[in-house]
Amino acid sequence: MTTTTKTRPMADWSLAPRGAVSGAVNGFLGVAALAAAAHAVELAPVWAAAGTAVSAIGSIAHSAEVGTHTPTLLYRLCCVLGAGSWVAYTAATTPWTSGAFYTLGLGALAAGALAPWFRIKEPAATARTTRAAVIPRRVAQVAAEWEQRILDVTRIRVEITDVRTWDSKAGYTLTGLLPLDGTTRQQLAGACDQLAAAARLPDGCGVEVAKGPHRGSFVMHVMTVNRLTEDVDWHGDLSARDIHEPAWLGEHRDSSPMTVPLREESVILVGQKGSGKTTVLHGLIWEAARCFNGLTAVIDVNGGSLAQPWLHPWLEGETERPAIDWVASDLDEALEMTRILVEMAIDRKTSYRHLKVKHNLSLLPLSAGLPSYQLLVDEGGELMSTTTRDPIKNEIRDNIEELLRIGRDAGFNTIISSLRAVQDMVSPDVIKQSRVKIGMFCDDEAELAYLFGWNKGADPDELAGPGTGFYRVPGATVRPFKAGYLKHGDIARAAVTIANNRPDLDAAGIAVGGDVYRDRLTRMRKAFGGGKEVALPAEKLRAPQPPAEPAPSPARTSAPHLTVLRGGVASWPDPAEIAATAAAGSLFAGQYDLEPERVETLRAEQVHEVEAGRPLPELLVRALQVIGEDRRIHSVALARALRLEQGELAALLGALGVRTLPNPFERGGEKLRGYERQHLEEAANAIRRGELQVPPEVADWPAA
Ligand SMILES: Nc1ncnc2c1ncn2[C@@H]1O[C@H](COP(=O)(O)OP(=O)(O)OP(=O)(O)O)[C@@H](O)[C@H]1O
Repeated sequence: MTTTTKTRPMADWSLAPRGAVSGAVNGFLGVAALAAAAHAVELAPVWAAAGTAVSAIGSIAHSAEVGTHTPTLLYRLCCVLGAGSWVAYTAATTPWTSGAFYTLGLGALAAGALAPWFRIKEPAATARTTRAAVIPRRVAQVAAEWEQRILDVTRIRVEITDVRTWDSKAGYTLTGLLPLDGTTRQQLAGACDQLAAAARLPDGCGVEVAKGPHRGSFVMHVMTVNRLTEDVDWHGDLSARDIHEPAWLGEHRDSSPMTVPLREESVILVGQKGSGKTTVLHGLIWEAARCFNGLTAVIDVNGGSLAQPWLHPWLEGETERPAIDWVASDLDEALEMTRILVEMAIDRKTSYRHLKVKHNLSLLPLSAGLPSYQLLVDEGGELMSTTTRDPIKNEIRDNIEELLRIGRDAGFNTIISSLRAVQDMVSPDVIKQSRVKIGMFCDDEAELAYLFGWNKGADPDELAGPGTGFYRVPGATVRPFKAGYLKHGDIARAAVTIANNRPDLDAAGIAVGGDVYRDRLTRMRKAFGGGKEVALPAEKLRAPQPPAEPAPSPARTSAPHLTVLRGGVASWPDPAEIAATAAAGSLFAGQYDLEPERVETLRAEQVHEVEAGRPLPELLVRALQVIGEDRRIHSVALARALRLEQGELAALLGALGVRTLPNPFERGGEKLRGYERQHLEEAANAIRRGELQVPPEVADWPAA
């Protein structure tokens, strides 16, 4: 039980004034006492005048220190000079006349009556008292000005507790407390433009509101010099980095680094021609490709110019493989690439599930042996358009959108760039799913609003030409930045280093990719031309070594799971045959060009699998036979092939946890809902391992 103790307020016997009346009375009595004392000691009037002058100077000094506004200062000077003159006059004559006391009384009355008018800035003064311990005096003025400005513009009464000038001298950062009436930081953030105007900041300068130490606080960056007009050099660092660390792309206005996360996030990058979009894309390739646990692929169906400088050393025979793992410069290649990347991402969920369990992680642990895969789609507006009728483009878009939906855990992310941020070119779904948003220099506020939302602080007036833009990462506000100026000469050097050091795709991914993945370099060489033919040497398929001091990569020694076998359960060899072949180790060695120790691990897992294998129900075997090499099948087609009603099929497969995909897809010119082969294979694997019991109705099928 809690008890509440009432405490009586203590009586305050101090003579400090508590209001206008007590201030006037105190003043009257104090000045009268002073005059009486001066008269008693026969003080020369000149001393009284000197004391008045000193008091006036002290009053000016005090006002300057606490930032008193001019009218208040004048009021105080009048009071001091009035009282001082009266004391000097009575020292020369006598205070003991009724006229002298009437004069003093009238003066005190006038001062008391006017006092409330000159106490308008009292809240700011209170705040100053509070923060006096933490703010140096020289910045108290700035804090008081901003408290008043925020009050005038937003009617929000904040308290500024800290002011820090940036090292670059291009502005300062205020830290403050919101009032206790439920006001939120967003309310303040919505008024950035108005605050910048009220502060008379130069063109291109602005105010940004960010998170403070807790939800009742805020941080406000105030830029007074436009740093966005200055070039920011690209960092040029080619040391291997970890995909889990944020990627550096440039600087904020206060010269702090602008970084974006890539491990779990997809990126949407929008910029008109000449805005600096390509420079940012090169920066993203640099940062993703130099990871010891990262690979990149590029789709650029407008001539492949984005990837060209990265492929150049390989095309010229300077390196044995390209810095970018896979480049699609036409629609056919893009279709194959996206189809296979989706399959790889799905496969990782089962092939490496044991790693998450083993390391007790919710995300797949990426490493040099199991790298992330960043798919960059340049000027994807054409491919991602929701209005195109081209079936190939539609399928590519479907695949990219599926990768966006399912790829995060497996480390398959997308970076989609578009010339415009309009619904026809990039669907709202893509905007929503891509949680890192970058909008390069653009004078159309509506396009920035489509990307970031209205009133989120993306004002085109704040940008300063090519290379500048706004960005937002999850959980943060929109901020302007200047991209590091990455030049083609830098790329030539990076392409060699990255090509030599980057990892290769994991064995399970290579197996899923099959011939299409294996032969991609030959097709890329044909598409981009130049240089002499260089075959990918077998040793390049070995798991690469991590850098000298890599971040912990627990998955490095783990081998892929058996589900890397292509063609579906129904087309796998007989388990007994696999076991016999595996004894010689030739199956995997021949099929995947793996290192000997990896073959050993695979063989061990495979034998374990065979021993634990349980028979599959006929329903699954036949369903997998019907779906064959295709990735998906319409429910109506599968039901017809199995001589079932669609409802019966849904009930039987549902009992195994296999359900239709949420969205319809195209097959044979029709867009209908249906099943994913991978889901059927997952159910088959679970049954074989004894993790899934076959319900009687499925085991009994077909009844006849
Ligand atoms: N970060 C930067 N800093 C300074 N200038 C830049 C920066 N990025 C780009 N620029 C300038 O803008 C020009 C266009 O850049 P970039 O090629 O990246 O833009 P883009 O939007 O891709 O245009 P395009 O599609 O025409 O190539 C560059 O030639 C350069 O002069």
